[in-house]
Amino acid sequence: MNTGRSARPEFADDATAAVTVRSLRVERGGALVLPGISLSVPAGKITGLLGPSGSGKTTLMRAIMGIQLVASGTVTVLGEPAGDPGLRRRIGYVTQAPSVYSDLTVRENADYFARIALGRGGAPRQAADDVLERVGLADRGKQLVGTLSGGQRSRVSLACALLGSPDLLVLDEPTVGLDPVLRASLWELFRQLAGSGCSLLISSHVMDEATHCDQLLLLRAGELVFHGPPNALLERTGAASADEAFLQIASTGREGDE
Ligand SMILES: Nc1ncnc2c1ncn2[C@@H]1O[C@H](COP(=O)(O)OP(=O)(O)OP(=O)(O)O)[C@@H](O)[C@H]1O
Repeated sequence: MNTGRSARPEFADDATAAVTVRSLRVERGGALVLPGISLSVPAGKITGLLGPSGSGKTTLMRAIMGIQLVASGTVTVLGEPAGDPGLRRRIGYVTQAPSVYSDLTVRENADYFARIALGRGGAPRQAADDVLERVGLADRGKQLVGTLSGGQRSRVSLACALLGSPDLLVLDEPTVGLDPVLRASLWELFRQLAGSGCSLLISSHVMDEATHCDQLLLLRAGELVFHGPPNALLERTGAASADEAFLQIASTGREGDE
């Protein structure tokens, strides 16, 4: 059983991991948010980051992106220290608040970010077409982002993060506000991306989404209380559903009696 509480839990081999976090300690607003967490995100797989509100998911993602002040510990991303300038074009990050321009159209946003992501070397217009198609917004190109629904706006952010075919995608609750059909099509997209070698770290509140992931990381109050594949979560808790397993772990911090 890996509760994340042992001094050195067994994780994917560091050499093959997309992200390795060791003894990461983060304080925010004078409170200890991550008290010394260690984990890894395997390459070419979908890793779900789950946990109650306030458990530290976004803080962990920010540390991986190199934009979070950390008290101690190490974060290694694609073989480089988090925040290394060389990582900028290799990682796509979608925050909870969509980070696109509301006074530009969908297409103008995609074109703008394509020029940044591809520089002079690529075909930005083609790339913009491709990513809008992939997120199901090809027919919304002319609409101002400010007039889109919340779910559509977050898909524009996702489209922009896909530009340049990043090796790692860090997505903070990308399916919030989407109907079940759209959610299913996004998970299909995530699976295709993983199939082409991209590593994905995806946070969610919605436990039934856990079953789409290859690997789960469950946080509770900044501690890793479970890591492993979804079926191991059910087996180890004896729960009938991912929801029930999560409630059990979230409330006790244990994976069930063994
Ligand atoms: N800017 C900040 N200043 C002080 N404390 C913060 C700040 N941002 C977050 N926190 C605190 O850090 C803790 C972890 O927050 P974080 O956003 O990482 O959680 P989360 O798991 O992503 O939550 P949610 O699912 O609600 O987005 C919370 O207790 C939160 O109140």
